[in-house]
This record gives sequence, structure tokens and C-alpha cells, in this order.
Amino acid sequence: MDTKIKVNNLNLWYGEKQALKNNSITIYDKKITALIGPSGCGKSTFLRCLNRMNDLIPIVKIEGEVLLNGKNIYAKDVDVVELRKTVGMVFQKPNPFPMSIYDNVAYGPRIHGIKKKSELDKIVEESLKKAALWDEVKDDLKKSALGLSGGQQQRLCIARTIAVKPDVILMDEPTSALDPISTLKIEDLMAELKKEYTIVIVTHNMQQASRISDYTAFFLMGDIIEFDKTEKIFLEPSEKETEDYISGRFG
Ligand SMILES: Nc1ncnc2c1ncn2[C@@H]1O[C@H](COP(=O)(O)OP(=O)(O)OP(=O)(O)O)[C@@H](O)[C@H]1O
Repeated sequence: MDTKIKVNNLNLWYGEKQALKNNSITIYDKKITALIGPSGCGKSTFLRCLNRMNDLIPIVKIEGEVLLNGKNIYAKDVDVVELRKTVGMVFQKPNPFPMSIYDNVAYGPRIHGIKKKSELDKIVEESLKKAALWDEVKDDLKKSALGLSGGQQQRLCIARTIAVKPDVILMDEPTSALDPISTLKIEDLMAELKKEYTIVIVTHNMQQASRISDYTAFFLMGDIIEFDKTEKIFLEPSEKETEDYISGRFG
């Protein structure tokens, strides 16, 4: 199994407060890795470290390394715009831009210099197909994205991320604002997407983590208590804290 991202001794502070404590895990290529744990344990902070979204917060201090395809993304010569193209992100609340469905998907490719209409048309169609949204919107590409349902908007955001040809897709509770049917659609979509992309997902939903992920990391107060194959974490955890959390004894 190939390694996509290797995190070594990652520490992060918000001012004086340490939010990540010496985290080390391997994220495998074309697998889904779930990050679970109680509220405030550092899951989102960890996820944001994988494409340097925490750089945007001035009080943050980070130590350690995150190797993407063997290269430290925190090295001085890294182009952060390029990094965020390679490691895309989908957020908790669908956040389409207030523009047409077509323009939402074409936005990233245009920023990265693609201008030819035929080329953009192709990317938009391919991305919407991969995000399992094409059939629902193909006749409405010029309509506002804001008119879509929440679940459709989230798939549009996934299409927008795919459009710039990422390697890794980070998802921060991507279904927590969605109804059960839209949630299942996104979960089915993730199973398709992992054929091509490496996915890391933060989820509060234990069933979701066990249904969709291949690997799971259990976080507690900034520590990764246990990281293993999802089956092992859910059926035979090695640590008592993991077992207590999985079985609903706290959190
Ligand atoms: N911008 C920030 N400034 C200061 N502290 C922060 C900031 N963002 C997060 N924290 C703190 O860092 C810790 C970890 O937060 P984080 O959001 O990563 O946890 P989480 O496990 O994703 O939580 P949740 O499941 O509730 O989303 C918390 O104590 C939080 O209060």
C-alpha cells in the first residue's frame, strides 16, 4: 500500500494553548481515513494542517512535518496556492459561490489559467459527472448554484474541488448539515471518489466512519490515541479510551 501523506511529530499551538500533541500517522493513497473523537479534541485543526489552512490564523505555531508524496509541505519553498490545489477541501456547510453552477466549477481552472471554452466545458462536465451531479443539473448550468438543495450544493462543492485535479480531498464533516438521503448520496460518492483520490474526513458520526473509512484515527485532547484499520478500531480497539469512546461511554 502506498503512502500519500506522512505526518511526523506534528505539534500545534493556538497562542499558549497546545491543540495538537506530537501527532504521527500515515495516510494511505486512494483510501479513506476518518478522524474521530470528542468535540474540541483537534480533528479539524489536524485536517487543516494537511493543506496549511492554519497558516491563515496569525497566533498559530506549528512544529513537525507533513510529507506529501515525500516532500514536506511546511518547507520554505512550497507554493501554498499549488499545495491547496493538490490538497483540496470541502467544508461542513456547503459554500457555493453566488454564481452559476457552471461558473462555480470553472472557477478554479480559470484561476489556474485555463481560458478556452471547449476545455472549460469538458472540465465542468467531467467534474460534475464525478461528483454524481451531472444528470441533475446538465440542463441548468447557467442557473444560480444557490437554487440547488443542500445536498446538491455539497456535491457541487465536491465538483469544484475535483475541477482543479487534486490528489487529496479533505472533508470537514461534509454531511453534518445534510438530511439522511443526501448524506447517503455523499457517502456513495466518496466510495467512488476513492478510486482516484485519497480522502481524509472528519466526522462526528460513528456509523459513518465505520461505513465508509478504511483507516481511522481516534483523537483525544490533541493526542492521537489510536490509529489503525477501521475494522480494528471499531471491533477490537487496543486502547481503553478508544473502546470507551466507540461504545458511547463519553463524548
Ligand atoms: N482559531 C482558533 N483559535 C484559538 N483556538 C482554537 C481555534 N480553533 C480551534 N481552537 C481550539 O483548539 C482545540 C481543537 O479544536 P478543533 O476545532 O480542531 O477540534 P475538533 O475536534 O475539530 O472539534 P469539533 O468536533 O467540535 O469541531 C479546541 O480547544 C479549540 O477551542
